[in-house]
Amino acid sequence: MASDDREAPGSYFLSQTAAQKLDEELMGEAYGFTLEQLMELAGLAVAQATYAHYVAPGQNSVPGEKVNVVVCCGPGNNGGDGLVAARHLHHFGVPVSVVYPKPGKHVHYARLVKQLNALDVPVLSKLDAPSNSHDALARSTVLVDAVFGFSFTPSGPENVREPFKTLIERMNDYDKILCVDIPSGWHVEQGLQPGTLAIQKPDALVSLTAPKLGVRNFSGHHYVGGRFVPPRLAQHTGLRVCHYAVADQVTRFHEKVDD
Ligand SMILES: NC(=O)C1=CN([C@@H]2O[C@H](COP(=O)(O)OP(=O)(O)OC[C@H]3O[C@@H](n4cnc5c(N)ncnc54)[C@H](O)[C@@H]3O)[C@@H](O)[C@H]2O)[C@H](O)CC1
Ligand SMILES: [K+]
Repeated sequence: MASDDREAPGSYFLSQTAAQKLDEELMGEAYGFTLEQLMELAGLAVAQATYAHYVAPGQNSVPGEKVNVVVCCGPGNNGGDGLVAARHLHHFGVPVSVVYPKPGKHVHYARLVKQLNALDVPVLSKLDAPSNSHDALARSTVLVDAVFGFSFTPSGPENVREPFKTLIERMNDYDKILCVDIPSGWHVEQGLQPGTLAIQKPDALVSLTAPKLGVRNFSGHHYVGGRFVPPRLAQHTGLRVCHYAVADQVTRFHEKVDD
């Protein structure tokens, strides 16, 4: 095909409105997904990335060190993804607990908590601070940040309302943080705003469906998951979808610059 005939390449990145609209389209008349289905796939991708990044030998794990994962969950669907991820991590054999200070109202969240209770996965209301950064517990603890996703809206000078303000302050005492969809407290389109309360040094990120504009300059380990966008929908919305290996739920994010 002559290059003049090619369709203009789409974007790898989504604005806040585009992310919400894509979600609505997936769950609308034409594509037929349910929220629970998308959340299950999103949470499975998060669990797979957490395992691959921190637990699997040869990655970022320390040989012989037993990792324990704490999933910090917010009140919306980002928190729901975290609850699902915790269940899968338990089934992968990883010691896991959940911090869920203000459970969301939707009945599906209550079901996800019930599923964790049935597996004896602890669901707690607050995160303890590591006693100091050299403490063995802090070193072996991986945090999954599932507090806020693409519907986060900055709240005045404080940026984040309680009880999540205290939770995010605590989370910043830890080094190994994998964020779900976008680091919590970051502006969805403009990224980390100086002087605001937010996850300051995310180690890894799993963008769901596609990265949001706010993580365009993210320099940590960047994965993409949420393998559910039909090519027709991607084409229609001008979204460039990342390539996945045969049976993987996550892939490394690389922005291709060759076209
Ligand atoms: N297609 C996909 O990629 C899917 C992604 N999923 C995940 O869903 C979230 C978006 O979920 P949503 O429920 O719309 O919102 P959030 O989780 O981001 O949070 C909303 C929640 O937070 C409260 N809130 C907002 N701003 C503040 C603030 N400044 N201080 C305190 N509280 C705040 C607000 O009131 C709401 O209660 C997406 O990112 C993905 O992770 C789906 O799981 C599946 C499909
Ligand atoms: K998050």
